[in-house]
Amino acid sequence: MSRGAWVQHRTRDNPTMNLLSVLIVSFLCFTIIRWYTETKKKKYPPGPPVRPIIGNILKAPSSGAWYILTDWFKVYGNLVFLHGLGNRILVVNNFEIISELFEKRWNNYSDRPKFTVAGELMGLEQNSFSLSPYGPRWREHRKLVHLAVNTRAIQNYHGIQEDVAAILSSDLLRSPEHFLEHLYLASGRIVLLVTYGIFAKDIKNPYIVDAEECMEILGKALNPGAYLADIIPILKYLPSWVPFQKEAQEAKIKFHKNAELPYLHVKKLISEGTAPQSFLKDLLSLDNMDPDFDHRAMWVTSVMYGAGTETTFATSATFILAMALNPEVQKKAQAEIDRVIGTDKVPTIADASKLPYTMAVLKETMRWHPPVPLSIPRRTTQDDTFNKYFIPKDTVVIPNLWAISRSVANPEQFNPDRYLDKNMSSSIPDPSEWAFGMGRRICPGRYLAENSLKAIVTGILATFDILPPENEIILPEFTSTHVSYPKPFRCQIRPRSQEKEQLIKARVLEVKVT
Ligand code: HEM
Repeated sequence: MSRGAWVQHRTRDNPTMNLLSVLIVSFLCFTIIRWYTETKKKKYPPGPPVRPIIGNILKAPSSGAWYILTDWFKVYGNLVFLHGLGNRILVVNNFEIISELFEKRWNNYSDRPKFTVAGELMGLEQNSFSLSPYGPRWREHRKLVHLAVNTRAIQNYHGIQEDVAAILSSDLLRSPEHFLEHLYLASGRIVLLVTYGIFAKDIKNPYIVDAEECMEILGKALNPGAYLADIIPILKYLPSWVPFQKEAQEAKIKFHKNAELPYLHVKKLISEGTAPQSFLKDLLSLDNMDPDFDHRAMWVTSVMYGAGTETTFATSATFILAMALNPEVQKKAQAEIDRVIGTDKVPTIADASKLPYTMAVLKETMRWHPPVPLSIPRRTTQDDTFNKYFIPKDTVVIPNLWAISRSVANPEQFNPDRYLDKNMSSSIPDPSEWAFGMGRRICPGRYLAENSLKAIVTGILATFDILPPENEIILPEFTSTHVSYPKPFRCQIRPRSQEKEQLIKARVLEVKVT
């Protein structure tokens, strides 16, 4: 057979290839026409140099993006625009502009982007309301979450949070070298108890292991340039044996299992009449006639668990790192706790309001290394103009929280006094106003998270000294994942005195959660 006849024969026999070629050619034509008409007419915000058709979109970094985006901020300013191949990304590097867009212009900036891989192929757009479009389904899910974590409801969890913090202290006493595991377990325990009423005995608890795997997958998938299919959506039609398709299918199954297993467990306990108090139990006892309600309750609970564990862990691990590196700050906070609360007690969550310096340490922890440096992106639903720049419909908007965190004097310095010194504090936006996002999609779990962190931080400072390892310098390094936390490091965590050791042992005996 001649070469030409062979090619003809192969193409005739392969309808997938035929369809794919037509799709690719149509996509390219569409992109060229759109690129030409758009770039000639409009004044976009500045950004890295563009090339025909691909623009500058392929420069979108795939991990640790906040460092690169913040370098661009120094070159291009508060708004940085990437576009090409039918995509547009706007990076916003300034607190006031993010508030203007997300809060005042919320009706155009509350949607989420279409993540082809995480949203469509992994099924999260349908099920996980944190990625779902702004609309009735999102509203239904968000209403349910609000029931569990509004400012009044979270007061019911103080006992759980203080007890878990007490167990954490006892774990740190027993094996301080495993402090990162203990912190992860404590963060998971709080959310697992609140959402499902389940007490995780150790880090190998299957729900904790499953959720950790899911967060790892999601962490990768949410980075702006992680999958080419997010930039060229037509690639989603590639056959199922292509590596990213296989990854997405496996992830979809994992996410479903992660939502279903604890849900089925709680349902079983409810039917046996032995289910402890939990958010899911409350939801399932609501008299709801909607046939979809159980499915919604299952996913809402799972999303809360996923969103709450890693972020709380990231903040508490950053806190330990900051304390090991800043002994004077640590001593000052310990002195405040001893003076205000006394040396024979562990502070409660209610005590936190009496501890301004210690709370400034917590704020500075969230600023020094924000746990979610690029938040979760949004998408414009209409064309907009800001400062004479054109922001088209369907632009992915990334609020660069990392850039906000660096917008203070000496950003690498860990200095809680920024929030207390009157000359400095007015110029620094409090991290509780931006580290949890802004506007309609602001983190619904922020009050719960803040209380967990208050219990963990004050509990540790009251009873332990955190020191760098002997004869070793700690070089602070962080993961490049969507939720970013310190890479494993060593430090010494020792009870401040024998009395403190006794205090930890006595407090853990009073724990009610099991
Ligand atoms: C230190 C801890 C936490 C941090 C730093 C954090 C940060 C964030 C950020 C930056 C967003 C994106 C908001 C936006 O689009 O503007 C978010 C969304 C979200 N967070 Fe948190 N979060 C934390 C803890 C929690 C907890 C404990 C829960 C639940 C119990 C939770 C549940 C959620 C959910 C469900 C969303 C999606 C909201 C939506 O799309 O409507 N988070 N969080």
